Amino acid sequence: MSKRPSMNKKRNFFEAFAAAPKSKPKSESKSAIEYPAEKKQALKYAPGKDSPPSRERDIETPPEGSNEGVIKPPENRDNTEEEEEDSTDFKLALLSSLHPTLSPSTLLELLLTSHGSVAEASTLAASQTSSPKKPSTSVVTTQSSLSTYLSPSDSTNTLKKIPFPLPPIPKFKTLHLTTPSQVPFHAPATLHPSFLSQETANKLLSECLSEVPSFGRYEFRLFERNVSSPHTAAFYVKDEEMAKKHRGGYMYNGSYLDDIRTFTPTMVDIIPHIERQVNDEISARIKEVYPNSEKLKYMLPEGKWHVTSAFMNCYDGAKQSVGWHSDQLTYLGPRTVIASVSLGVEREFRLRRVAPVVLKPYDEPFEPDDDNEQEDEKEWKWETEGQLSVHLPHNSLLIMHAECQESWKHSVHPANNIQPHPIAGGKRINITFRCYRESLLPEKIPKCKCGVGCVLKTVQRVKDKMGWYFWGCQVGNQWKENEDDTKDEKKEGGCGYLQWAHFDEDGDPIWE
Ligand SMILES: O=C(O)CCC(=O)C(=O)O
Ligand SMILES: [Fe+2]
Repeated sequence: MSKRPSMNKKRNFFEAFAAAPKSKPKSESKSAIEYPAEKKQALKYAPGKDSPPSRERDIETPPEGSNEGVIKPPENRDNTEEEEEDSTDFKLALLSSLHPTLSPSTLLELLLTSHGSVAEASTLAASQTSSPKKPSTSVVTTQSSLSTYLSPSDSTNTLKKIPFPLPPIPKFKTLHLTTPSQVPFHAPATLHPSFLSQETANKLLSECLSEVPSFGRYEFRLFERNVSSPHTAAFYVKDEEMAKKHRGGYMYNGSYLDDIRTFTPTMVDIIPHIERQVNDEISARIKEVYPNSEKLKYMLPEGKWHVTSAFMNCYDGAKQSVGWHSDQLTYLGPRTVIASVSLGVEREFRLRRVAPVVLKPYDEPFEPDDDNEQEDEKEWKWETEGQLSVHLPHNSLLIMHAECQESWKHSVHPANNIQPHPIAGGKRINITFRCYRESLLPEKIPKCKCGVGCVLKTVQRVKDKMGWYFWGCQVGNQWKENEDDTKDEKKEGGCGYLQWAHFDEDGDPIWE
């Protein structure tokens, strides 16, 4: 077992960590996926105004230049970029002449999977066509389960094996994943369209829409400052008893939520279905994706994921959005899985990786008496990556898997225009179903010197402590706007409390 870090140098470490300068993208590297670059997007993104912090999130600005060189699916390409378009078309034509039995969409997916390398795509195509036993590579458009992405009986099928870790996304690019089957090959997520019957989905949507008028714009009193998010939301739990526990107990970004509601009837009805689907996906992922077919350290034991609570979000119109964030782990614990149901207007969900997936944190113990402490605390420069875009249609379930919150951030992108939905008009409803841990009830969580419950976070910037979990002060979690209003920054201050967080194999806390 690895040696536990001692706390007697925590301030030093925390100061070094907090002071670590933000790494900025320097120059655009050549993309491995040679898709046509779209003209710079006109969307004005002003996170200082439009994406303030909200209740369970750390929100930040999109990376500089992140809208440049957007990778679009062929039908959305900007035809002013003909040359590059030709290069993709040329590659597809070449592949098509080499593999005439494969459809253009299959070849496109092969090219994507191979990061634009014709040679690699061709090898994959050959491996698909040479053996009569091998399944078709055609894109599965109505994917419902991870196991159907994979072909366990055919271990030579390299195309269908979801890579772990996932391949890098070229810097400054937005890779549009146009079919659900592409999602797990690039994102720590799976997408399940037509997840409920049409009738149930519409009923749920109508029920949610009737809740929306009483929703609050998410606003938090965070010590001396109020912040709000450009969409509305409410928090739901199973029953009134649980709602009572939540009021004045659970804290999000420095404030208590008082609007705690109980699940609507259709939410209650669909919970068993969600739990089954999520647990099945987790099992398939353990078997087919994670190293040695073992659950990742700290994940709940197989079959144990269950719904305790949910946030319901409403995005009314194209401009309502939520900025880059990862969901706060405080009550969910490490390696949490979140089930996100989308209803009404289709909107764009974006993901971007901000840190590596650390399989074994604490393996290199922090030596408190080590004179070379400074050496230990080298800042880690994550090679800035591009982002992924996934369109979330009405009646779809997106599962954010266990490695998502610690290593990735997500956002709901503002749109230029939207396709109105027959029931919801311009609104999109999203419900994120969550599994809070009994072992992380508010009364069990350490309090910082400010007297309020801590937040659970991971180290993402310090090389030798990458992936370590810590309890920190809520004030360090607060954000302030910059003078020019273009960028949010973490506010320094608070009591600077830091305590390393330790968990057993199943992610329940071990208190010192
Ligand atoms: O609306 C969505 O799809 C995402 C919502 C979200 O990220 C959240 O509730 O934390
Ligand atoms: Fe989120």
